[in-house]
This record gives sequence, structure tokens and C-alpha cells, in this order.
Amino acid sequence: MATTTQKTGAPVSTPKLPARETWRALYQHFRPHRWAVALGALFTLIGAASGLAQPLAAMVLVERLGEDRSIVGLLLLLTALVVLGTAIASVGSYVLERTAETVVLVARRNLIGRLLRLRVPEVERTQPGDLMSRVTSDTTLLRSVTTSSIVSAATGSLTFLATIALMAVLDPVLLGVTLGVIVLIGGAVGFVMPKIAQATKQSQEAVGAISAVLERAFGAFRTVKASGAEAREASVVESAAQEAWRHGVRSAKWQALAGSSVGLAVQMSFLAVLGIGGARVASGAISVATLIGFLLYLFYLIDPISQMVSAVTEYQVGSAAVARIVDAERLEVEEPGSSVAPVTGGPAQVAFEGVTFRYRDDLPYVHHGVDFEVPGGGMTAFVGPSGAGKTTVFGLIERFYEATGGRVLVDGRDVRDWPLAELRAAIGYVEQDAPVLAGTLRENLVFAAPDASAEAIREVLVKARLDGLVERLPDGLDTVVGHRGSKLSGGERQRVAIARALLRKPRLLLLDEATSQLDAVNELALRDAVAEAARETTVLVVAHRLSTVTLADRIVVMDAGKVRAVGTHAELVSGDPLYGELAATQFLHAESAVPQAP
Ligand SMILES: Nc1ncnc2c1ncn2[C@@H]1O[C@H](COP(=O)(O)OP(=O)(O)OP(=O)(O)O)[C@@H](O)[C@H]1O
Repeated sequence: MATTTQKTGAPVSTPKLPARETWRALYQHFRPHRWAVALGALFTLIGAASGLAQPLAAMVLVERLGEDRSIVGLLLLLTALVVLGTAIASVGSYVLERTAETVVLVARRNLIGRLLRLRVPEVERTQPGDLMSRVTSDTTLLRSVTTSSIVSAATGSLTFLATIALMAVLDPVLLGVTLGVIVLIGGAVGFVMPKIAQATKQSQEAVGAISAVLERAFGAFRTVKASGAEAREASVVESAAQEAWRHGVRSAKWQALAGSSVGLAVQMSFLAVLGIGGARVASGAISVATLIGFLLYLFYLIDPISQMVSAVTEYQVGSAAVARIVDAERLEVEEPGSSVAPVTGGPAQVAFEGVTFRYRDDLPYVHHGVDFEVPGGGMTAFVGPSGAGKTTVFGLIERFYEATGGRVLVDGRDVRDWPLAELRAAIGYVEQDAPVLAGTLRENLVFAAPDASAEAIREVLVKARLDGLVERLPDGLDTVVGHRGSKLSGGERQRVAIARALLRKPRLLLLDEATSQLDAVNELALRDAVAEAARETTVLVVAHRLSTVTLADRIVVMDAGKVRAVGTHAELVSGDPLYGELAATQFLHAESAVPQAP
């Protein structure tokens, strides 16, 4: 397995695809366009055939010159043939290029459709940047192999055979000499071909690594800057770029060698034919016109041979790209249709029954038998030390992951029995980190409910205590919030995410509270927003602030992957030592909004 290793992050690599599967995968990409390719091939063939007639006409021309006859008519005919042939060939080339673009479009569309439906654990296993490069970069390498190179291979071999046949008619002996030289040099080219595929694959893997490092750096841009890591990150990207360059140059070297050997084969044949043909003319075995005709055909062989060589080269390049595309297509996806589904019913009930869970088989268990029951409506807070498994509870309810053992129930029904779209439509989810996407405030709000009315937007803005902010912003709802909402404060980002989740009118709201400190104004606003939401839906909140837990109807205390107590704040403060300690030392308290005098 070829591997391009980054200094940081996991290696970017793709398994080797067996030759038969490579064929099949490439054929899948070609199949829908076979008629367009056939049309392009037909035009190209007509163009090539019109060219093939020219040496014949030239022979007649030479003979006529010897006989002192007019050649004007013949020249005109030749000119018309050239113009017509070129016109038809260029239409053929347009049809093929257009089809090639369509092949890329369809490949990208398929890949994008799958990538956004990948299961969460699959994405965590891979590097998003590398996956992106498969959509943007590898698909473009399918262009030629599925269109023009098939035509090149077909027209090339047909023209090659036709030319050889004509040469055989002219002089079989000279043809024997020609083929001998060509076969000799062809053997050497065959040796070079697999090296092109390997170099291309390594080059594409390095391109994937570039995207992966860039994606990582832009994903934590401020941290990169604050850590003074720009130069180090840049050097990682640069070494990946150099790797891509090195393999690209290696591929170019082999391609150049393969390409130039065609010229070499013909030149060597030319010299051999010149020597032996000259002797045959001297001995009277063939005429001078025959030798000239033969030599012209010999040069005419350059094109079809080059076409065949480039078709095989393109196949090598395409097979490297298709291996990476197939690899991405094999990642597990969720069932289709996770778009917005109609939501009916009141606040949802949630229950965990003896849930055990680990993220991967080689990792320790995170949940060791989690049990709790939450009735419809009101607010339930999940508290516990860091790493207790609180956020994991949400991941299991949303079915980003599936429980290893036990059952996760929503409305008494196992989440595995829910149609995924219906389950997710019933839930509003507010992530702890990066809950806001690049775009405008409005785009962020309607992200989970594209059909929301202006009235509904206004309502949730009030509920999330964002109405004041929107009024202050110069562009109001159309304000651009920056990459990951970087132009908003932490508290505002959380409230935008709450508003977005509420706009979906969820039956269950999952809120993973930000762990960062908020000022008193933001803290109060957040608390009000959550309390407001709990009035009409079931709210589960992973709580880090005292103001949230004191508001909760019930608190679930988690520790080391188990539920250790359930109760209200008043009950737990005295009844559960861990909770008492958390309440005294761990929960975040609002900072004063008023700047203190030094
Ligand atoms: N995607 C993941 N893959 C592998 N391990 C994970 C993943 N997410 C979380 N973990 C591990 O699972 C354990 C529980 O994580 P979880 O996020 O549920 O804890 P938490 O109680 O929410 O913590 P915090 O209060 O710090 O957010 C942690 O030890 C964490 O390292």
C-alpha cells in the first residue's frame, strides 16, 4: 500500500485496486456516456480517414507530375478534403471534451452525495481534507480515460491497422522491417507503463495530504496563529506539495519516455526502410513512387501509435484516480433521506436502558450500562466530571453512533427502529463547538428549517434573546458571521444555534452547553433561552453552569460512564457528594458584565 505520510495527522493512503475492479469502476463511469463517446469517435474517425487519403493523392500527384498532366483539380480536391476533415475532427473533439466534463460532473455529484451522507465514525476515521481532494482533484483525472483515450485507442488502432494494410499492399518486405523495429521499442514502453500509475497515485495522495493539512489549519486558524505555528504548518503543506511535485515529475518522466519512444520507433524504421528500400529500388523490386508512398505512410504511423500509447498512459493515470474514488465510495453511509421530514406530536420522551458503548472496538467502553428516563417536556440537565460520557448520550440519541449494548428509546421506540430522517427531524441539536456555519445570520437560522417564515424567525429570535443583537447589526439578519461564526461572541453563537434548533420546532432539544465563561448578560440570555425552550419541548442539556442546573426540573449525575444519581438541585446538593462537589467547585458562574476598576 502506498502511503504519503504527513508529519501531523494520520497518513493519507489508498489501497491498491485489483486490475479487474479498476476496469469495472472505469467502465461504470464510461457507461452512461457511451453513445456520446461513440459519436465523438465517429467524427474523429471520419476526420482521420480523410487524412488517410492524402498520401494516396500525393502519390497520384507525383505520377501526374512525371506525366506532365495538370494538377490543379487534384490540389483543389486535396484542399477541400483537408478543410472538411479538420472541421469534422474538431466537432468530434468538442463532443468528446464536453462528454469528458460531464463524466467529471457525474463523478463529483455521486461522490458529494455520498460524502455528506457518511456515518459520523467513518468521517472521524478519515481526513476530510483528503476526501475533499478526491472530489475536486481525482475526479478530473477521469476526464481523458473515459472519453478521448477510448476514442484514441479505437481510432488509433483502426488507423494503425488500415495504414499497415496499405503498407502491406505497397511492399510486404519493407513492412516486415518496419514492424520489427516498432515491436522492439514497444516492448520497452510496456515496461514503463505501470510506473506511471504508481507515480500518479502517489502524487494524488500528496495532493490529498495538502488539502488535509490546510483543512486542519483553517479549522483552527486562531490557534495556529496564537501558537505561532504558521511557519511550521506551512512547511508541512510545503513538504506535501514537494512530494506531489516529485511524484508528478516522475510520472512526467515516464510519460515523456513513453511518448518519445514512438518518435524513436518511427525514425529508426525510417532509417531501416531508407536503407533496405533504397536497395530494393536499385534492384528494381519496387519503384521510387512506391518507396515515397511507403515512407509517407511510415510517418503517418506516428499519430495512431502515439494515440495508442497515450491511451494506455491515460489508463494508468485514470486507474490511480479511480482507486482513490472507489475507496471513498466504499465508506459507510447512512440510510438516505435525512432531509427535513414533517414533525408531529408533543414533547418527546427519552430513555436509556442498560446502554453500553465504545467508539471503536479497540477503545475502552465510554458507557458501562447507562440507565435513565426522561418524561416529555421540561428540562433535564446532565452533569458530571469531564469525560463522564455526557456528550456521548447525545450522539447516541441522534444515532450518530449506535449503542454497543442496551437500548436507546425515544417515545418508547428504539432509535434503531426509527426512520433516520424522522428521528432527526424530531430533534434539535446544539453542538458544544462550532455550532455556527459560515454565511449570514439568516442562512444559519434557516439551516435546519429552510421553509421557515419571517414570522417564525422573528419569534425564535425573541426566544433566543437575539432580537437586540439583530437590531444592532448594520445588516441585521443578512450580516455575514464569518468562518464558523467567528464574528459572533461565544454566547451569541450558542444562542444562534439554539434559535436554529428551535426554528425546526423540535420535540426534543439537545443542548451541549459551551464550557467557556460567559459574561452575566450572555449567561442570563442563554438561561432565558433554554428556559423558554423547555416550555414547549423536552430539553436535555449537558450543563456546565450553575445557572442552568438550578433551572433544571431534574438533574442526571454521570460519572465514569454510569448514572450515579437523579434528582433536583436541592435534593442532590445534600444527597450526592459528587454533585455537591461539582456545585461548589466545578460549575461555571457568571462573570460580572461590569468591568472592575483596577
Ligand atoms: N468521537 C470519539 N471517538 C473516540 N472517543 C471519543 C469520541 N468522543 C468522545 N470520546 C471519548 O469518550 C469519553 C466520553 O466523552 P464525552 O464527550 O461523552 O464526555 P463528556 O462527559 O461530555 O465530557 P465533557 O464534559 O468534557 O464534554 C472521553 O473519554 C472521550 O475521550
